[in-house]
Amino acid sequence: MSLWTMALRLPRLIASTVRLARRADPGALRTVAVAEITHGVSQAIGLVAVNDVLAAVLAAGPTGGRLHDALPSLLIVAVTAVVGALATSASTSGTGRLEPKVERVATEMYLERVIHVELAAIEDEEFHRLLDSAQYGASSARRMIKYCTAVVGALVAFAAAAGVLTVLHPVLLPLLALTTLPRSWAALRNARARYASFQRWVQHSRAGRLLSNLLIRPEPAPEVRVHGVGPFLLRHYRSMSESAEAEQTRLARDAARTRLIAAALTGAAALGTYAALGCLLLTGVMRLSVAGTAVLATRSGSASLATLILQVNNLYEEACYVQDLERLCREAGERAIPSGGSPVPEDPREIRFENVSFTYPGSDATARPALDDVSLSIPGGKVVALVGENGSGKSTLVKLLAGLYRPDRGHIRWDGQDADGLDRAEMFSRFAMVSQDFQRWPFTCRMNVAIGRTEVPVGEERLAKAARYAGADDMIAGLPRGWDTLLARGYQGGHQLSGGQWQRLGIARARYREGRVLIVDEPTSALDARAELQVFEQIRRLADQGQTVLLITHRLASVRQADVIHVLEGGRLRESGTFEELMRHSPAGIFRDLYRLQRDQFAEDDPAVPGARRSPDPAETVSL
Ligand SMILES: Nc1ncnc2c1ncn2[C@@H]1O[C@H](COP(=O)(O)OP(=O)(O)OP(=O)(O)O)[C@@H](O)[C@H]1O
Repeated sequence: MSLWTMALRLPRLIASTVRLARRADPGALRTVAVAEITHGVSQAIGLVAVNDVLAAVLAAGPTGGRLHDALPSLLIVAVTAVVGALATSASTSGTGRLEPKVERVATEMYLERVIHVELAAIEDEEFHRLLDSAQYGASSARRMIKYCTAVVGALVAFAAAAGVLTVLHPVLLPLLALTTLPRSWAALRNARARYASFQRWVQHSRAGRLLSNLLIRPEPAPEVRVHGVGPFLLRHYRSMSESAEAEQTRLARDAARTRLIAAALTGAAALGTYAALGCLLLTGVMRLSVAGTAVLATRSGSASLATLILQVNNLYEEACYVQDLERLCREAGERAIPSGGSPVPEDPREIRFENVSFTYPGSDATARPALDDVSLSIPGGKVVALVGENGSGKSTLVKLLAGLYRPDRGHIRWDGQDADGLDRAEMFSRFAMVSQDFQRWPFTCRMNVAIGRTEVPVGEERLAKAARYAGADDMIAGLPRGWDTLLARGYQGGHQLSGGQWQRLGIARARYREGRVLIVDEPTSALDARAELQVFEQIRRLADQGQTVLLITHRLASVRQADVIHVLEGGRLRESGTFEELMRHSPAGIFRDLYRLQRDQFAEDDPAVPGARRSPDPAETVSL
């Protein structure tokens, strides 16, 4: 960006900072504005008074009389200095109040929008890069307040010096501008280089932080120690840091070269200015007292202009990140989950997938779709099981069902109504979900369950019911502070649960939510045999009470009770039916093969087990 373009953009930059500041604390903003203007005006009056002092002191006559004449102006110089100091102090205090508030407002501004974007946006690499840059933008907004204040102050001070100089002699102002041009060019060039480098290295920095975090976080700590991963990660961290350092060194070298050129040019321009002043003096165009004031005004003006350029440059650099923040807010708005739509059936009789295909955004063009032309029915109030090998598309299907993604082709219909036209927020509220990688919130036990439905006040009765349902009641009673135990290791009073205990809490949370459709993705992978049995019984009971349950599991014996089983393979629906139907009649026999594989692992007729005896599966004997 050229100096000119930057000057043109300056008002817009200041305006956007002022808008943020007004939202954060209008009172503090007023204090800063008044203080900065007062400071500038007092400086201008001070300069004019200095001129009068010099004129009086350098006039003809006895020294006592000249000093006496200079006294009123000297008094004005003193008063303006005191007023200037008071104004600076008021401005510092106001800025200190404003800065943290502006950062908070800016942070909230993007967080508010980000929580409403589609899941696909959160997983999009480009959007993430913008998110990284925008996070930096919130602290930039905070710094912009300081720079903006400095810019306004320097502007007023420069205007004062420029006004005085113009009055003294019109040639002095362009000369003043000439001396500051090289420094402005250097500052701009360096800022541009720094921003471009930040953009190129933003993901690299994030990856570096990720590595260092892996070394200190409790979750990977056991593997880091037992597998000796620490030195390996550290080596990579060092090599990443070294390449980042090389970039910093390159930037510093480049900046030093630019500054050196600028310093040489500034020196030449200053020489020219003083030569011009000398000429004016020698030719008698300017009196000595005026030349003295001109030197002072030139110094003050050049200092203000240098500050102005430096701060505008800082402002511009920070504004680049704030612009990213604004861009993120715009994009988040465009990629937001649409609000409104038709009402979602309270208790759907059927949710149907009709020829649904879906490929994850950003996937390889040649990659097969995660779901390919899937048509199936999820009858209300029934237990529907989804089975299939790893990567067959089960989790993808439930994410589409819950409205987290939209199909690329085909339709999902709720009692005949296309899900695309339904109110998404309402749709989410119909679901309760325990996903494979459900969140282990670093909050208290109570919050970990109650977070399932934050829009209602926490109900003790409801909590107890959910805990009983998930078989988590005894476990919670045994915690050091019961429901109030903090489940965040590494914090005072923090407690760590086992994998199975966490899973029970996850199930309790889904139960607490009381959604009409319960999605349970591998709900028992970490549970002991007794707890697993209990959970499946509870799931069955829920359906008996009219709730729809969608169950994903690899434990095929546990889907015997399901009303319908859908079998997926490679993103396609391969067979559907009850357990008996799939075991007896299905020509594809995928479920049957998977089931046998699992059953054989238990080897009921294992000769090593005394008294072991193979008991034929009644469903299987028919098909065999
Ligand atoms: N967020 C994602 N982005 C891109 N591809 C994904 C994403 N999630 C899953 N996939 C891909 O989609 C396909 C189906 O994955 P999905 O998680 O639905 O399988 P699954 O049947 O649930 O597997 P598992 O039994 O291992 O949980 C896989 O090829 C997987 O690599």
